[in-house]
Amino acid sequence: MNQQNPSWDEVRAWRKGERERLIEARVATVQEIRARWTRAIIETLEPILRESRGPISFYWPFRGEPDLRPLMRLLAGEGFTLALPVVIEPKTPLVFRPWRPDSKLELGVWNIPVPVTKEEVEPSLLLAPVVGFTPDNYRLGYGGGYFDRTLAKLGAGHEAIGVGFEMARLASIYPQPHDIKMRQVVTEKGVVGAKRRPGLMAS
Ligand SMILES: Nc1nc2c(c(=O)[nH]1)N(C=O)[C@@H](CNc1ccc(C(=O)N[C@@H](CCC(=O)O)C(=O)O)cc1)CN2
Ligand SMILES: Nc1ncnc2c1ncn2[C@@H]1O[C@H](COP(=O)(O)OP(=O)(O)OP(=O)(O)O)[C@@H](O)[C@H]1O
Repeated sequence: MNQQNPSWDEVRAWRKGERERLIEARVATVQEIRARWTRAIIETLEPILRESRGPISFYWPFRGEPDLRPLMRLLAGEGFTLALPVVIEPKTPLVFRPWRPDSKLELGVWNIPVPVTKEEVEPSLLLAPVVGFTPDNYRLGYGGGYFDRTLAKLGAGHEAIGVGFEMARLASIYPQPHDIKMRQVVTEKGVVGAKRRPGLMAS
């Protein structure tokens, strides 16, 4: 591909290959190592999330994503409002349903469990599991465009924190006009990538 000025077709094909490579490598990492990395991620995330005043959306882990459910149970038990993303329809923004440790779940798209309730909440902070991430906080996801559509719809005041392992690091995703940067990325090494201060406009 033309690295200086790649076409969207070239970028799309490159992203597809990178997704497959990165998901394969993550799933191939032994569970004990992923669990150790995940404990480090939770240590970094916990104080950041405690500063959040609005609802926080998490995710139900699949395909070797960091399993943050212990942190979800801890914060929910302390009264934080938590939510999980739900795909209602392809090519539309995600909606968020409240989650508590006793919430009844059903299988949604890709067999990812989602709360059964039709109630919705609007998260102010979104944890976005990454397939890939860059040092300037761009996210490569599963290719549905769901998080970008959701952040575009929610607008200012709603920010995403990327969550993933160091092995998901990429030099660039060849950003496109629809790609929205995350506020920061948390891996087993801590907060990585440029952290922009919430409340300040990106300059
Ligand atoms: N654990 C977890 N839950 C999550 C997400 C996530 O990344 N992780 N999501 C974060 O967004 C949403 C689900 N994301 C999805 C993204 C793509 C497709 C999908 O159908 N993909 C097509 C290929 C798309 C393409 O390449 O054009 C497919 O596999 O057929 C489904 C769900 C909501 N829940
Ligand atoms: N705000 C938006 N409005 C319309 N289309 C969008 C928007 N954001 C993303 N898309 C479309 O979604 C598709 C997938 O984009 P991309 O390759 O960036 O996915 P991704 O970020 O890896 O996926 P996901 O966010 O689901 O994990 C692209 O065709 C893109 O044009």
